[in-house]
Amino acid sequence: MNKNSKIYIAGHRGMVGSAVWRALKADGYTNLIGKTSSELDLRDQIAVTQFITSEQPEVIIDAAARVGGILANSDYPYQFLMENLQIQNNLIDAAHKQEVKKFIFLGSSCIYPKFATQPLKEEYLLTDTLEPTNEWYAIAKITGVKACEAIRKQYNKDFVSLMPTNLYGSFDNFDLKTSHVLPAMLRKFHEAKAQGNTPVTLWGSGTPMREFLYVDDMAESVVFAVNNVLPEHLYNVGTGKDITIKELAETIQNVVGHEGEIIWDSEKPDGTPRKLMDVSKLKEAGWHYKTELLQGIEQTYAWFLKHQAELKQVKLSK
Ligand SMILES: NC(=O)C1=CN([C@@H]2O[C@H](COP(=O)(O)OP(=O)(O)OC[C@H]3O[C@@H](n4cnc5c(N)ncnc54)[C@H](OP(=O)(O)O)[C@@H]3O)[C@@H](O)[C@H]2O)C=CC1
Ligand SMILES: C[C@H]1O[C@H](OP(=O)(O)OP(=O)(O)OC[C@H]2O[C@@H](n3cnc4c(=O)[nH]c(N)nc43)[C@H](O)[C@@H]2O)[C@@H](O)[C@@H](O)C1=O
Repeated sequence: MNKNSKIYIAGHRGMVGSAVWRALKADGYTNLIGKTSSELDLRDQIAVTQFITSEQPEVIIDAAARVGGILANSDYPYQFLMENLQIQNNLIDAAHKQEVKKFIFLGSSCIYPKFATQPLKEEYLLTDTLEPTNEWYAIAKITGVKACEAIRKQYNKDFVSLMPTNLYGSFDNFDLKTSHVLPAMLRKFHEAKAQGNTPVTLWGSGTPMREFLYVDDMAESVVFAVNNVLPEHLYNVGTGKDITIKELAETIQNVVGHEGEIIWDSEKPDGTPRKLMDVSKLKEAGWHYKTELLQGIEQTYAWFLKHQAELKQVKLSK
């Protein structure tokens, strides 16, 4: 792609979108555009069509979505299904009709069956049933993958889907009801330490396993997909390594310096037992992660400490 190509990043203020913006700038791209959800509601088909028709971007990166952790996904099934379908359908169809050269769709590792063989290969898609806590979101994301695959197959266009594992990093959501586990733990241990090492309550049994990718590495994979025409429609993005939620808790407790008790709330769901990605396909194509988990957690905690005052206003209660 030419470094002057106009690239629209949908969701450019979110954790992933903002990291993609920084990474594209660092790679020399000069013509980036973005709109906040209050400027352009991507659920509005007419507004999206008008925007894409008037801006004529060469590339669209879809990092806009209704996103949340295990509890938000199970409490708001309709919003996680419908808003994601609306956002991605509007963007994909407008991109197709306006002859956008490249479209990058971001899904999630939860598209794969709950009890699929590990590590998860791209071809396991639609081979069994989904994890119930996030099947609504997963079905929307599977539809996005299939829409891009159909456009690719029927019209031979460069529409590609990247499936990130669980992500974390700067500009994450630290709201305790809607966040993912890693930012929730950082905040819980931090606040408990400040209150004199009070106990920290975490969710589920601590036995599920998760894989975590630092968001700036994720953004690098998007830049890689902008710079290269990938031969297939679907690629997993992750580290290929996972840990138990209990191990994650102990690691974060050490980074934060909390010394109190950890209580596991068995009333809260565990979700899928394991979702380790097979990341060999994107590695063979030429992309590999850089940031190890401990380093990424330390960097994210440093970011959290620096931005606490702003977070209080915007992201501690979404
Ligand atoms: N976080 C994670 O662990 C993972 C994320 N992903 C995927 O990565 C992508 C980005 O996620 P992430 O950055 O974490 O999410 P965030 O919640 O941080 O950002 C989502 C962005 O989407 C925008 N958005 C949401 N609804 C609308 C709407 N109706 N109209 C316009 N914009 C909207 C928001 O815009 P605004 O800020 O202007 O309101 C926001 O910037 C998503 O596709 C997600 O599914 C995949 C796997 C894991
Ligand atoms: C990215 C991915 O994210 C979601 O799936 P998830 O991985 O299950 O989500 P999670 O990060 O919220 O939890 C991971 C594990 O951690 C445990 N856990 C402990 N203590 C806390 C806690 O305090 N908060 C949270 N949120 N979880 C906790 C929790 O019980 C679970 O066992 C889906 O949105 C899905 O759609 C998706 O794509």
